[in-house]
Amino acid sequence: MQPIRLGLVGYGKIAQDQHVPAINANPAFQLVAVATQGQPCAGVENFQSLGELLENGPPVDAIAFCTPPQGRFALVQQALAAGKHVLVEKPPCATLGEAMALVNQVAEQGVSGLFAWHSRYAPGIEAARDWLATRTLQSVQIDWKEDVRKWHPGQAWIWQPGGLGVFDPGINALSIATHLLPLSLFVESAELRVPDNCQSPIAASIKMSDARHLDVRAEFDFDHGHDELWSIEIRCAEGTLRLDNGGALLSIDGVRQAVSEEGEYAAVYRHFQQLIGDKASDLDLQPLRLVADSFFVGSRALVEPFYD
Ligand SMILES: NC(=O)C1=CN([C@@H]2O[C@H](COP(=O)(O)OP(=O)(O)OC[C@H]3O[C@@H](n4cnc5c(N)ncnc54)[C@H](O)[C@@H]3O)[C@@H](O)[C@H]2O)C=CC1
Ligand SMILES: O=C1O[C@@H]([C@H](O)CO)[C@H](O)[C@H]1O
Repeated sequence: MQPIRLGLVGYGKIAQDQHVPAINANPAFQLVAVATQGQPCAGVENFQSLGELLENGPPVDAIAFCTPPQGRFALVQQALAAGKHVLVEKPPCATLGEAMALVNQVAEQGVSGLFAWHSRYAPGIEAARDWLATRTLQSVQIDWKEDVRKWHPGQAWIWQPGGLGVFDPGINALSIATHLLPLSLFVESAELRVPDNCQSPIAASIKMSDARHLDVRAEFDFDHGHDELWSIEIRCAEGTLRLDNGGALLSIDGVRQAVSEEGEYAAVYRHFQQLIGDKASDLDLQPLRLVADSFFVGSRALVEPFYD
């Protein structure tokens, strides 16, 4: 079976940390070209733009997008117009409207598309989902706190309009919650704490619910220091489920549970391979809708300036 010839746009931190290692470890894919504005990727042909890659590069079947969300919409549209399958890092676009337009264009082009909510592929998520399926939900507490200086060193885009600020990692927690919980969530209120030299929040408190009045609270913090806290605790009538380390660890009533041994990005690319084989797509907008609504209803509190 011929491998899927893959191009990648945006050879930055996540491409280097996760995408390229996962691609190289999966024989169903062959990375053949990169378009990036930063350092080149060794071992493949490099181009300054996606247009140049598509016009002058080696033939590709699919494109992975690891650029910042701002400007990504036009890039993915360009790949779709060329009939390529697309894998898009989270958040899929800088706005909900752009992401909705991509959903339509993927369908019109008849290719496969994946919005890669990578945290949904964490080792403990499916076991958690199975356990919750037969339980009676009472409340959910999300704490998602990390150091932006560690995970986004020198990345000015994250503080600019469309960069989402603390919702860039926080949307991962929302992608897990919307995957685990049975009913559609909506935002009731939010407080966004915005550094007075930034356009996006460095911290946020969000209150959500669903049609059965489930109490869902989230605390996001991007200036938390190096001891990350990525946890979701779901209290049920029958017991308490807790995900830690971004979903890598699962415990029920304090007892650690067996989880998958597959890493997030290995599972992301295996899923993308399956979608292409099945001529299907997976383009969920729920996490981005919750972020958009948090910005709609969120009160703003100005806080001290942020310096990288
Ligand atoms: N940093 C992290 O730990 C993680 C980041 N992500 C997501 O991945 C995306 C990228 O994040 P990072 O890798 O951290 O950012 P980054 O700033 O390190 O990398 C972005 C790359 O895109 C390139 N680029 C920008 N515009 C381009 C264009 N028009 N054409 C070609 N290349 C272009 C830049 O040169 C840079 O190499 C974001 O959506 C982020 O939410 C996902 C998981 C973890
Ligand atoms: O998607 C993302 O993951 C975090 C970090 O890599 C682990 O939580 C990063 O801030 C965000 O872009």
